[in-house]
Amino acid sequence: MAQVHFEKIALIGIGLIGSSLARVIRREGLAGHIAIATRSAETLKRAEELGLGDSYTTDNAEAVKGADLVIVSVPVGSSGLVAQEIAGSLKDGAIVSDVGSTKASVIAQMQPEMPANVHFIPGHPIAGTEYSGPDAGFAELFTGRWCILTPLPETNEQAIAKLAAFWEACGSRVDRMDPQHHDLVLAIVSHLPHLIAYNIVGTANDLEQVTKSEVIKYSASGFRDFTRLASSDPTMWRDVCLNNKDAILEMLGRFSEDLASLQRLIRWGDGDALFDLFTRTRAVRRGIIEAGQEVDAPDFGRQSATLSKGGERP
Ligand SMILES: NC(=O)C1=CN([C@@H]2O[C@H](COP(=O)(O)OP(=O)(O)OC[C@H]3O[C@@H](n4cnc5c(N)ncnc54)[C@H](O)[C@@H]3O)[C@@H](O)[C@H]2O)C=CC1
Ligand SMILES: O=C(O)C(=O)Cc1ccc(O)cc1
Repeated sequence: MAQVHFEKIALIGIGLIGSSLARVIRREGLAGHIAIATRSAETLKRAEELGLGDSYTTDNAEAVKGADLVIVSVPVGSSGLVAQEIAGSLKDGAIVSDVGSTKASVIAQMQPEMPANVHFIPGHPIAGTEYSGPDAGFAELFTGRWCILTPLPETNEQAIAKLAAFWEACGSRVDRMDPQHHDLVLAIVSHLPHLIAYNIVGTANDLEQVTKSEVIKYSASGFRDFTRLASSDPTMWRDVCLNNKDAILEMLGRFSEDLASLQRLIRWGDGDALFDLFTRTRAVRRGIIEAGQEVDAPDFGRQSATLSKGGERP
């Protein structure tokens, strides 16, 4: 792999993603200097206590001065504000990127602010957890995970290759995508699952008033899996919903239609159709495992053994 090194990297936002980047940049020796900027003085103090960088400031413009690579890791609704703040202080030829979960809206907010002498290349590591803040990050977060770059057509190829090499040095596999396509794909594989989780946990929480503590007491692992996703950061997910509105509404529409047909199958006792649907969906997970993508279950071996039995109709 090509040697990747930046004299100075500025990290704007030092939560789960920013602090994971700081840790892996340090571990892999990818920067001569790591400058950290974040909005709140309290978070900045914590980043300093954790020794995540070489310089610390609450002034985003100050942090990017002289930086060869700037990575913005803030909730997507704040991207435009950050771009406005840093625009006048960027170094000639700097690469400016981000990690936001939505891409078209981030481009619409940031691109108009970027001076002509910098390379703006949006990105999105498909790696995360339900935790947030500087304590939540870890250097291995990006290992084996995809990072999707959504460069604009006119962007300098060398700069794109350098950013791709950076993410590879962080342990990621790198793909390129059109921003609109990214937003549609992520709406179904990431945004919708989170919204379904927020919704089911909300419904159970409403029921809780009726059933007292039974929802918690008898919660099986299926429900617990939903509570993990539904405990994700409210600011981040509010911003994702507001910034990928069209694709999310499209996927929610399809989801509601399919849920209505599922309701009908149950109402009419159509066991064959239910069995066929559940067989088809089980094959999706098998496909993920066979493609060598990580699944989160700690009992990975048992899961794949169960799946490999195939679908017998009793
Ligand atoms: N949490 C996850 O699993 C993943 C999140 N992302 C994306 O990464 C970005 C950051 O998410 P997390 O690190 O999880 O959030 P986080 O809540 O852990 O950290 C956000 C950081 O941004 C700072 N911040 C907020 N507004 C700011 C501003 N105007 N100027 C400077 N700093 C500001 C906060 O102080 C905090 O340090 C979001 O855009 C999110 O969509 C991408 C992949 C996974
Ligand atoms: O915690 C999980 O299961 C996630 O799905 C993490 C995640 C959240 C948002 C992203 O844009 C990418 C990854």
